[in-house]
Amino acid sequence: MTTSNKTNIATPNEPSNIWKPEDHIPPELKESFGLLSKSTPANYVINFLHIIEQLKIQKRTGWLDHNINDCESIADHMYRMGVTCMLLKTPGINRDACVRIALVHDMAESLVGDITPHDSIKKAEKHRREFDTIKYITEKLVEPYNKEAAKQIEEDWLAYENISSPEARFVKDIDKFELLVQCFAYEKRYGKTDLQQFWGAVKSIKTDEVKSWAQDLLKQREEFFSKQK
Ligand SMILES: Nc1nc2c(ncn2[C@H]2C[C@H](O)[C@@H](COP(=O)(O)O)O2)c(=O)[nH]1
Ligand SMILES: [Mn+2]
Repeated sequence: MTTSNKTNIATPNEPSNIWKPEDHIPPELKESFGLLSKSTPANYVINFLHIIEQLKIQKRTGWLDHNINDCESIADHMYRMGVTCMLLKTPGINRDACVRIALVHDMAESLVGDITPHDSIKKAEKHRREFDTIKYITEKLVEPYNKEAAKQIEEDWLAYENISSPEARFVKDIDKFELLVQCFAYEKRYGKTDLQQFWGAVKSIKTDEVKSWAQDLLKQREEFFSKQK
């Protein structure tokens, strides 16, 4: 288990009511956060970008846990999901909403860290930390600058969390599909043979369009590995 992404995960015996977003602001930002109320409107934008930088810095835990140290960041994952949403051609789906949801769905990981399904943290506690963080970021940094944007980010994040719209369903599927495309890339690039557990994600893909992508990906993977024998 790596340390870099796990600093935000409470030790199993730490009472869950201790974790708060404000306690996980990177130390170098604490001073500028303290001056927010006395600052120019642009300073809210600047500090928001400092928080979002944490998504560019933090690598994805699932790969680090499998000793792939030269791996993608959380931001890399969300960016590729965003552009993948632009390709959707299922009639009636609002692609722009899908792109927005993709770009905010893991935003809370900037302070919470990237928790994998194999980490010991309970689902409810993960949700609490992430929702508290989304509220913290939107209320403290976005709302003072743009109230509408703050509302949109929280709405889009909750839509993904609750899979409460057809667009959120597609983004959930693309979250898994993007992971699998990356997984196959690492299997080929680094000769990884211990990533089989990630492929269980195929069964969580529900929409016909993304399912068809996943079927093709599985076929490519099968052909690749059969040639290896
Ligand atoms: N060890 C595993 N890690 C996994 C698996 N499926 C996803 N993950 C990782 C990928 C990310 O690092 C993290 C959460 O991803 P989100 O995009 O959902 O925030 O979990 C797996 O099967 N094994
Ligand atoms: Mn994700």
